[in-house]
Amino acid sequence: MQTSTALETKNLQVLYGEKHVAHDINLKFPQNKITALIGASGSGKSTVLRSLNRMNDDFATVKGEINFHGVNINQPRVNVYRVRQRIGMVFQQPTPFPMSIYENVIYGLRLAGEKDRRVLDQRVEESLRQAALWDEVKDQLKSSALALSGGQQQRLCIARTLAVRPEIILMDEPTSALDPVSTSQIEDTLVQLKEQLTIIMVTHNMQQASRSADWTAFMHQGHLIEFDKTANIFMNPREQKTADYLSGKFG
Ligand SMILES: Nc1ncnc2c1ncn2[C@@H]1O[C@H](COP(=O)(O)OP(=O)(O)OP(=O)(O)O)[C@@H](O)[C@H]1O
Repeated sequence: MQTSTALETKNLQVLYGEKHVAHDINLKFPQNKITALIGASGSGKSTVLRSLNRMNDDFATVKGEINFHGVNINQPRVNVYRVRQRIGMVFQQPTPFPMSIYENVIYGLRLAGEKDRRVLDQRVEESLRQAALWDEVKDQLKSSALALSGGQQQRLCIARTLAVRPEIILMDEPTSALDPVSTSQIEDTLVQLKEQLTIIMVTHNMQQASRSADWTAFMHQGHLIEFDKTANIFMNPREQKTADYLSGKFG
């Protein structure tokens, strides 16, 4: 069965000043799937990820196309705020705001001008349920988000991203700061979430990529070396560099 594409890069290139850190990246991220970006430190994974919702605009020159619903969103006239509503981002460190759990979740909705209390209440519950946090916090929604554990804070950040109902979530090593139990909870959450949206995730954790990702892209020194179904990348890579990386020869 043909999978549809949620987002496509064509000849994506990223430069920090003169330094060329991503070269001709051509990727089609399948819809309702989890795609992992893997590769050694400095290979350009986060750079490519951040470019996908224009988070690199202030730091880098991004060339090439990023096609989303038939529109190249890598153009100056595109509304970056709208792009980031539809393509959300979750960072490596949990970044709750110093406010209540409730206010954290609806932060983006408030920015968008939503005032209807019923809509806000409903969206808080929906997003916290999707992020598998509702049962743990439903009786303390007015408490400070900073009092939550690291794993809960990261699920809260996922809920905050979900609250504006994005179609794609970008995740930059979302569990690297967490313990194994929290990591496993978040991986379970991601597998549930892909029923509704598309997930693109940078990870250094090869077990995580092989457990959670449907597709995997391997990057090396700013180049995309191989992109395939995760099982093929791990069990039967086409490229020697991929095999060398996965067997620990470098990285
Ligand atoms: N804001 C920036 N300004 C200048 N150079 C940068 C910036 N961000 C990243 N770089 C450089 O770009 C290259 C790619 O970095 P990037 O963070 O994308 O790699 P990565 O594969 O995600 O690495 P890691 O796994 O360590 O996070 C590195 O050489 C890095 O030093």
